[in-house]
Amino acid sequence: MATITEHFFESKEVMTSKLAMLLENELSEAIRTSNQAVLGVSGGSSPKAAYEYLSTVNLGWANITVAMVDERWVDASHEKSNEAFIKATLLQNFGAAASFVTMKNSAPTAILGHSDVEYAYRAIGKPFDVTILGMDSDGHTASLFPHADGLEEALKTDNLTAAINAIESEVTGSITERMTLSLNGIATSKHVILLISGEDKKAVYEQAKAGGVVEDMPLRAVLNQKDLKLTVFWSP
Ligand SMILES: O=C(O)[C@H](O)[C@@H](O)[C@H](O)[C@H](O)COP(=O)(O)O
Repeated sequence: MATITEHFFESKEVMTSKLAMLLENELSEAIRTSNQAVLGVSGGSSPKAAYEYLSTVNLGWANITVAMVDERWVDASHEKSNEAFIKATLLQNFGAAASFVTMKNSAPTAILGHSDVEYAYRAIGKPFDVTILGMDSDGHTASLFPHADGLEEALKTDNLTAAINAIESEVTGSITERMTLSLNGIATSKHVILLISGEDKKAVYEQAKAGGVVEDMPLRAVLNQKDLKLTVFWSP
């Protein structure tokens, strides 16, 4: 089991300010101690305001590497691109000086593009200091989707990343082909923050935590991960 610390906030605003403060402190500390900080970022509505705020803080962004946690296999100009979202929120203002590691390249499929993505993630050369994960009502986190093609590999590989083809659902929408941090990629992070929004997803989180089949709710693989420092932030 991961070492889990849970914070249930009374509002989205409070969660945002606590998240921004945590990121500010941990990235600054990583720069102080090793001259470089690495931040893994997810899309979703939960971290948006914290990203926007953080971009306005002069953290020494030239020493920060921002890397995607997961991505749809679409170009960065696509409206569903997580990269586009990160560029429009976090990589603005002072944040524009950060180095950015994409999960998308010109290969026609995620499987064909995977080796270049893996190469780029290994080239970061340092474990992620902080990794931000989201989760949804199907129990997915990063792009570890229930019973997806590639899930088994993503859960057992020593690689940092994996190609996924999810089963289409209301949560995935029509774009099911994705790249993601593998379970190993998540587990090598020094600190993982799981963001959960709303009562429904809180119930899903509690269900995942109670145990059961990992492939049904891949979030369980993260919760079960030994030696992982996991902080859960929930807001209504
Ligand atoms: O790539 C994606 O599909 C999204 O980034 C997704 O995984 C998101 O993190 C969750 O759906 C939680 O979203 P909320 O933060 O909006 O609850």
